[in-house]
Amino acid sequence: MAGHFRAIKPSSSQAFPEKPQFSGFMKPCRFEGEIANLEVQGEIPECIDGTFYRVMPDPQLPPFIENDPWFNGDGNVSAFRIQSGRVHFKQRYVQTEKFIREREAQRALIGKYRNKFTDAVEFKIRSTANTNIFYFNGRLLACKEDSPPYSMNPETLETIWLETFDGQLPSCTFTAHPKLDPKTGELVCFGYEAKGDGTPDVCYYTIGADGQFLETVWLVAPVVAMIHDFAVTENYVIFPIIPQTCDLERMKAGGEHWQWNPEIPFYIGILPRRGATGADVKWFRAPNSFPGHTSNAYEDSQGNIVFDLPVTDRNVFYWWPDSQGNAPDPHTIRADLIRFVIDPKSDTLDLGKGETILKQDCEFPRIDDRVSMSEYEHCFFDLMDPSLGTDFPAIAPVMGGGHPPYNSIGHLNIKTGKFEKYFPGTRHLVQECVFIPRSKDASEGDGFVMFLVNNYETMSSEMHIVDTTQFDKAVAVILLPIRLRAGLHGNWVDGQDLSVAKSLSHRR
Ligand SMILES: C=Cc1ccc(O)c(OC)c1
Ligand SMILES: [Fe+2]
Repeated sequence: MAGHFRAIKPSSSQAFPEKPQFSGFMKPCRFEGEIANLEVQGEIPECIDGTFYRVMPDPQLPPFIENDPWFNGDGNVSAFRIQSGRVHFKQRYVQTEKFIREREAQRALIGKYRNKFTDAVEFKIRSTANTNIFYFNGRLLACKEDSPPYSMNPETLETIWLETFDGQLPSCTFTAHPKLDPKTGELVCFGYEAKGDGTPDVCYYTIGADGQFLETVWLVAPVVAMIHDFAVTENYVIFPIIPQTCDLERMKAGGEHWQWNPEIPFYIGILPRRGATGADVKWFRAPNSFPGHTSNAYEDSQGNIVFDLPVTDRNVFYWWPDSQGNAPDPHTIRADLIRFVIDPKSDTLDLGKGETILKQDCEFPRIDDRVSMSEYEHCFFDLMDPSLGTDFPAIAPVMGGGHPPYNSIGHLNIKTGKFEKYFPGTRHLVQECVFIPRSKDASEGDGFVMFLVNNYETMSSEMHIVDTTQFDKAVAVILLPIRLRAGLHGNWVDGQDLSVAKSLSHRR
């Protein structure tokens, strides 16, 4: 039934729009291929053996809609294979239905971000697969929260198919932030708008290490709004709802999927992790604010849930304004690292604002994944600290825009409060980091952080590796001969796990 599609004539312009999100360092990269033996300054420690995967929205063709946001580009996956002090690079687009059909048509066919009513053709799956690339059970999952993931071959980056987990996937959506339980090997997942656009249904599901689905619980959210990331403890799952609400009628009229809603609280849903029904969810409330990405969550000795994340007092997604058309000036958007302590048995649902554990503008918190869902000490994140000396006048004309700028990596010891920063240089900004343990049995946080750096002097990308026990300088700077625009998320996969995957795929 194609009748409800608005007749928008796809433009055949071959130029990207003159907008910040398509200009300067944000000009689409669109490179696919391999570069062996990237240039390395310094030394990559021999103990680092594995692959860093990350994904960036990278439109293959100019959009036909006005002011298309960064979040709507095609997922282009980068892999950095590191072994014996050497690094080899590979990059491939995820072969989504959208990508394949637009490549064939040689023009954009998809319309506005998450609004199918603005498309030029009818898609079965609208995923751009551009938000996270997550390794599970021998495959990479290229995730977009509006669809199931696409799976990819970790070695070749070939797209396998739209992943339904042998038909077990109960939901039409799959979060971009699944959580791996380091103790059980389970993948803990959910989807929101899980029965389609505009539905308040949330589906919580877990996948055993062998790929068999274990738990499936359907629940209903108090508002139809974005649940971008979530958190998991030993016994609970936590759903933080961003006050960006969806309205199907607005979408049908060609409007935005999301609208910032300053009238509703920041809801935090708590559901028992095992054996729950949808009626067991409790919706706690904090004042209207914008929850960022999860640092970690765990249960303390009193049975309270401790949940840490950056929180902003205003609309981080300023390109989706409120019903009055109001949005904050992006320069005024900053987050503090906040801790909520929640008694899951309490019937007092008001949580207050939480406790500020770090008053620094931070986002993209990452931890030593071996302590995910447990009490932890080390948190690494992107930081914007203007006092570090970034040369903003030099960067501004070539930076492009549409993404938040961070100029350093922070390392907070949550227990002692010790806080340190790595600053890559005055004409550089950083992307999200990953943590790599020094060895399988190294203590928590002992190892390296690795992250892409945008160098606005050379207009190319670098990967910096910093030893967490000597945070002031990089042990290695890996130079790319190309520019990778701002990405979202990535993950480190240990070389041993990859070789297991390889032997599995040979048996298939
Ligand atoms: C950072 C959050 C975020 C949320 C929703 C998205 O579709 C997305 O696409 C890249 C990113
Ligand atoms: Fe995210």
